[in-house]
Amino acid sequence: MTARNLTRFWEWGRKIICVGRNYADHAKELKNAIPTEPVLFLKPPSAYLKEGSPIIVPAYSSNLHHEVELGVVIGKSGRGIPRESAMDHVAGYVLCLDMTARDIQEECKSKGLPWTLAKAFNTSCPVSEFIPKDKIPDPGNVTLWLKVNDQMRQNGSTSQMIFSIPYLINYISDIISLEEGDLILTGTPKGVSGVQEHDEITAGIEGIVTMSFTVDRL
Ligand SMILES: O=C([O-])CC(=O)C(=O)O
Ligand SMILES: [Mg+2]
Repeated sequence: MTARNLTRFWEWGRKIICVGRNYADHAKELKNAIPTEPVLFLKPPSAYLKEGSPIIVPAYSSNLHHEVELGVVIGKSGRGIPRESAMDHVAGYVLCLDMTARDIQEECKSKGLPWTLAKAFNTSCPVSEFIPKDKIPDPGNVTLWLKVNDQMRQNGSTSQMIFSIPYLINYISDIISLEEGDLILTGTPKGVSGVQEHDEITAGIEGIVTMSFTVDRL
């Protein structure tokens, strides 16, 4: 078998594990309690989107939100990974958008139903190019920003995360084995808001990467 190219991990069909409410200021803006343990949900690999193709608003939603997040790419498989060696399992990073049909999520929350329709639809996980681990020596202290049509909407530091990357890798790998090519979305800082057809979303990790996507409807 030929070795797979980790810089194109999104083609491998591996899982996307998302952490919710990992920034207190975002938990507050959606009137959620500050979590005492990580909130987890999943996206399928069919959610991936690369620059050059548009984000598609699901036909059943009228309030699609952006959430800019740091993504952690797993380079070494493991289960029950100790916090102390967690960073040895990281191959690199991507900037991600956790696109969320907020109206549907609110409906699911009120009915006690899972968030799949709100979070896991096609194009719900736009990602930047792969960023090798050594390009971000301290992933717990980078600035994430996001603009819609040139207006700043989100601007926060990963230093505000409630649960650190090593904590999350340990917590998740006790429940779900991590495999090479898996991606962990680490949660969004405050400032989430709605986007419409024809909007342009630009986002970046300060000094490291930028990406942009347009929004479309079928
Ligand atoms: O607000 C939500 O839907 C939870 C979430 O994904 C986050 O905090 O990043
Ligand atoms: Mg999110």
